[in-house]
Amino acid sequence: MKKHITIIGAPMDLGQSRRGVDMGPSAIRYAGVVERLEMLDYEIQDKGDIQIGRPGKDEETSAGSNLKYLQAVSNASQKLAEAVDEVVKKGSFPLVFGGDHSIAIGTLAGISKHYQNLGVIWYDAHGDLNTGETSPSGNIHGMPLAVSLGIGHPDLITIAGYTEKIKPENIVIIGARSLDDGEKILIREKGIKVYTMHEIDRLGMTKVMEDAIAYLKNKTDGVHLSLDLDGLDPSDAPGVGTPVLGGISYRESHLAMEILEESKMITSAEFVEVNPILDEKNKTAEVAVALMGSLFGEKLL
Ligand SMILES: NC(=[NH2+])NCCC[C@H](N)C(=O)O
Ligand SMILES: [Mn+2]
Ligand SMILES: [Mn+2]
Repeated sequence: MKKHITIIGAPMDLGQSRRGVDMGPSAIRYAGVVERLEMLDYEIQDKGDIQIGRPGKDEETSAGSNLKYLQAVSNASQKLAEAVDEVVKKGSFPLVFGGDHSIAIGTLAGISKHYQNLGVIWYDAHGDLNTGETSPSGNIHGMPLAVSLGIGHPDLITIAGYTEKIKPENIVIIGARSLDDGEKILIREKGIKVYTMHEIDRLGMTKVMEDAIAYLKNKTDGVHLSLDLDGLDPSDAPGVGTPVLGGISYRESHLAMEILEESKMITSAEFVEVNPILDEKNKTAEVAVALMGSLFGEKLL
């Protein structure tokens, strides 16, 4: 029987300050994702985009909070959680396209209720572990991992009706090279496993991925891959809103995806932060699609 993938687009750009990342799902589709994955003997259903809307500037702030577009992000997260929940229920693999990384709040809320111990691989230059108190920007895309731990604004941590989506010991961050002070404190306090660029340089991607897989293997019953394209170096993935120099290369990222494919551990995935306005001829969307190819078993020979 052919394995089944369901695509959901989340055209969200309210979790950060640079418009255009809401066009990410279109750019990824334009880069040929459906055709590419169909070649790999997958049956693909593209459910289209969830409706997010375009709130006015006056909705950017809300009383008693420095979080930008809190209500709009919270509403969209709820919608995405419901859409993803449906996909998991019918036994298909949820593949979500962002949109900025705030969409992970909804993705994880929809997926995690189906698992006792969902593991998460957070492939990112950033920790996305901020709260309203620690955030330098008020941008919610810097918060989804904290929110998924149950730490953050009540309107975000209660999406889908439960608070603790993931446990700190089931998280692995890969590619970190920009962490705010509050995020560092949280990482230490919760004992979150982080492979920074230092470890990737020092150990090599093969060892990092093997260690990450071994770390998650026996304690999780599913693993979600949340891949922020800014985890890659800006020279390979220029179309992102918060680029950080010194990132993971295109080749290392392919290797990482291939090792994950071999592990047969990944049960859901999202590719986020593709911003076509900042991109060079859709390069970053094409990189995202190429990485999905490897994640789902594409081989040269
Ligand atoms: N998903 C992302 N690209 N996050 C970037 C976050 C940047 C910074 N740490 C902040 O909180 O604003
Ligand atoms: Mn991120
Ligand atoms: Mn990032």
